[in-house]
Amino acid sequence: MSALQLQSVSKHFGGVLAVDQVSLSLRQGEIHGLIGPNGSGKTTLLNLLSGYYPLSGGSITLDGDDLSAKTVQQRAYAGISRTFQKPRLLGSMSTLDNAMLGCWKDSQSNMLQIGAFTPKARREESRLRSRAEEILHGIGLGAIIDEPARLLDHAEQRFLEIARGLCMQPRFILLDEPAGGLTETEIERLADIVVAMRDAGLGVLIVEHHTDFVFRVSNRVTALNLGKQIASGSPQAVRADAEVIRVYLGA
Ligand SMILES: Nc1ncnc2c1ncn2[C@@H]1O[C@H](COP(=O)(O)OP(=O)(O)OP(=O)(O)O)[C@@H](O)[C@H]1O
Repeated sequence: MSALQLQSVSKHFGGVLAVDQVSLSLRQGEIHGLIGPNGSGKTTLLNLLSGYYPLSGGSITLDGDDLSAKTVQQRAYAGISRTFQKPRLLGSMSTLDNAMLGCWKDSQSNMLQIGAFTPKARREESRLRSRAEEILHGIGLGAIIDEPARLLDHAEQRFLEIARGLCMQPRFILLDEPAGGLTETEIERLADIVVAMRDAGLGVLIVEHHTDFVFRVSNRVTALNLGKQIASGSPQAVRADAEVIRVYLGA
């Protein structure tokens, strides 16, 4: 199984050291939870992994290949997909069309072929449409595939973000606060989705404040504070860690 490896990764923004020499690995077939107080560097780490920010120090490798200088697109081709804290959907487009945007890297047709609706472009569109429909049905959005995304409720928008990420057929998916704003019932549904992704062989990184959810679904948990890794290990061990309780869980 493949593993994404962060080795002594750091990031500073001017004088702010947002991530300070963090090392962790994300393996396929595993859920890794990333927790910590506000401003502890969780989203920055996710942005470093997905290529949105360049590293200030350290390295990111995938099965030994150095990804550190690779672009967002190159990392997507390497199998890394992500979602955002605030769903980034195109409101006037349907649920299905939004999901299909995630299939971009498997689209071979050029603009001319798509515009002229050539047989090749039609075949390809039908193949990617079927993939997106299957994923939307699997994630529980099958009944609303024709709805404009702006009419979806908050939870549906969050699940659509995940569906779009899955349409890329990634090996790793990075979820930025997927439980944000969800009800307990919706979090149960989210738990089923992330466990199903893990069981299908994906490596899932979850940045999240909803610690009950993280401890319940994760195989491993890493806790950050002020950019530094303060604990890493099984959910039970991290939940019982004195420093994690002091800076984050104890309040
Ligand atoms: N683009 C940026 N420019 C300058 N400083 C930034 C930038 N992004 C993050 N920071 C700073 O880096 C630190 C870590 O922020 P980050 O958003 O990664 O934390 P977080 O753990 O995800 O927080 P939250 O749980 O509130 O989302 C903070 O001090 C933040 O102000």
